This record gives sequence, C-alpha cells and structure tokens, in this order.
Amino acid sequence: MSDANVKQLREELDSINLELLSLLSKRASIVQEIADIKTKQGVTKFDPEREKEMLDRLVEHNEGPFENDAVRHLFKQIFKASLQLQKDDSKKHLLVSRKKQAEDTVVTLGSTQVGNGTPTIVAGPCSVESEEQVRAVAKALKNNGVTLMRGGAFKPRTSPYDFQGLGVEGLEILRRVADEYELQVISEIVSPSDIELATKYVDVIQIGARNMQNFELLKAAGNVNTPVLLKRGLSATMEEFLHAAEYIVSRGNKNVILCERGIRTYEKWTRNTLDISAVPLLKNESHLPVVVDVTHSAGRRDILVPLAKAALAAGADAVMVEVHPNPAVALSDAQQQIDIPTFDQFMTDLHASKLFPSLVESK
Ligand SMILES: O=C(O)C(=O)C[C@]1(C(=O)O)C=C[C@@H](O)C=C1
Repeated sequence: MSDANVKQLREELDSINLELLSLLSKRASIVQEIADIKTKQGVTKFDPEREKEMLDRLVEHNEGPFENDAVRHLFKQIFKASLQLQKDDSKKHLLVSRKKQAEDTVVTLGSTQVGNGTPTIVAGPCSVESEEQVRAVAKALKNNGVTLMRGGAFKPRTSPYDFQGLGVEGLEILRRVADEYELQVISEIVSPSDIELATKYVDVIQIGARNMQNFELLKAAGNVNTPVLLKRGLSATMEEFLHAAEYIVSRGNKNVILCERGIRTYEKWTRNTLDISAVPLLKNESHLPVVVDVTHSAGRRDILVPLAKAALAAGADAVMVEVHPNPAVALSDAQQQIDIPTFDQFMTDLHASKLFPSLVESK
C-alpha cells in the first residue's frame, strides 16, 4: 500500500469520524430531550432494560467485521456518556449548583458573615436545659468573640425515653440570653408547623440529620426568610444532600448553610466518620456555605481540635462545636460536649493554627 493510498483512506476515515460525531451529537440532543421529560416525571435517568434492548437489537443487526462484544462495548460507552450528559444537565438546573450561580452565597447573621471567605465558629450546648446553663455558655462565646450560638430546644432523640428538649420554653431562653449577649441563635426545628413560630425566636433554623429528607419540613423552611442550617443525613449522598437543600432554595429561601456532621460507617471509635471530602466537594458543586460539626462527627472530645483544623484546611466556612458548663451532668450528649475551659483552649488552638482569625482582636 502506497503512502498516497493510506493518505486517501485516512481522509475517508476523517470524514466518517465527522459524520459519526455529528450523529453522536444528534443522538445526544435527543437524549437531553428524554432527560427533560424524565425530570418532569420524576423518573430515574438510568434505564438498564432499555439499554439491554438496544444492545440486543444492535447485535442482531451486526454483520461484522466487529465482534458482537466489541459492538456491545462501543455502544455501552455511548450510553454511559449519554447518561452522564443527562446527569450533568440536571445538575445545571439545580439552583444550589455552582453551575447556576458562580459566586458564593454569603449568609449574614448580625455582625458575622458565613461564606465570605473568613471562617467562623458556631458553639453552644447540645440541649437548652436552663437559663443559667445557656448564660454561662453565652458568656464564654462572648469572651472568645464568637457570635453564633447553637442550642437545642426540640430534641429528636434516638430513644423516646431520652430528654426531648424544653420546646418553646427553650427557644425563649435562647432568645433572651442571645439578646443580652448580642448573639445570633441557631436551633433545630423538627415539625413543619413550628417553622413560623421559630422565626420569632431564632436567627437560623436548623434542620437536623434525621430530618434531612423530611420534605414537608424542608418546604416549610423554604417558605420563610429565616436562614436555614441543613445537616447532612446519616447516610445521605452528596446528591441527596444537595437535592434536600434545593427543596428549601426552590421555595424562595436562598439563605441555606450546609452542614457536614459525619456519616455512618463501620468504624466504632468515633460516633460518625467525618467525611472531610464532603467539604471541597460541596464547595465545588454548590455556592452555599459549608459548616462542619466536629462534635457530632467525632462523638468524643479528644480529637475535636485536629478535626476542626482539617475542616478549615479543607475550606469549611465554619466549625460547629458543642459546649456545656458541666458536660458530665448534661441531659444529652454528655460524653461529647466540652466544658468552658476546654472551649477556651479549643479557640486558642485554632487561632494558633493560623487557619482561623482571632475573633477577639477583630472585635
Ligand atoms: O431511552 C432513555 O430512557 C434514555 O434516557 C436514553 C438512553 C440512551 O442513551 O439511549 C440514556 C440512558 C438510559 O440508561 C437509557 C437510554
């Protein structure tokens, strides 16, 4: 075969490549149309039966020279790329996606901004137990320049026999003390019917891990303007987490903060496993601020500082930690909350790490 022949055959291949590309692009736009219909119908994109049907038909019509396995392999690649296209398109549609909004969402809470590039701290007791207890913690927060106070009034507990929280009385205590110390209040709400009421007391509505896919609660939180801190479910994928956030944002409430709080794994030395990769993944995929709850991730006190440093190094906008004046007698999570001297040391260690600005000096 002369060089001239090879040249001519290659030119033929070049033009066939272009024809194939144009056919593939035409196929891809039909695939996108199907994806739109599937999204509207709420049907999953992947359809293995349809893929098998197509492969069987192709093999039936295969006259060579490619072996049937080669034909199957080639078309499986096309289906795989088509499915990926459908998934990428559906991500573009999400309001929480960076593809939809390139700039970071910044949630303003009093004098503190979450998501503006300067990390901050959220701290407070697991449960509100009394005004004195909340006041002691608020004072410690104030001394450390922390302005965001968490505290549980409605407690979704694993056992119905465990302390269920003070309810509205707890919210009243939080509000009173927070106003006294010029703090912002973050508290969990568990029932859609309490969302309106919560807006009177809290600055941030927390939706807990166990309620991440309580869609009626998400919708109710989306209908108000109060910012929402949404915790990742115990076994939720990134996709499920972002779709849960989408429920809130799509209703009009754009002030959503995502919270990684550890996921269920086989490991027993920690209560949950902090999924540190969630932080950069969420920051890449979404414009929403990301908080890491080190207390619930670890379920133990001795590794809170390194976990907080890891979270900040990975790009977290805030770290959340539970503080109690006397953890030994706490009505919930006694083994994982830190006392006030330990909290002071926690803040000192973070400042020393240079990963975190000194909140006291900047005040
Ligand atoms: O026919 C569909 O339902 C499609 O979504 C199209 C298509 C394809 O590429 O042909 C894409 C993904 C599915 O797994 C099956 C088929």
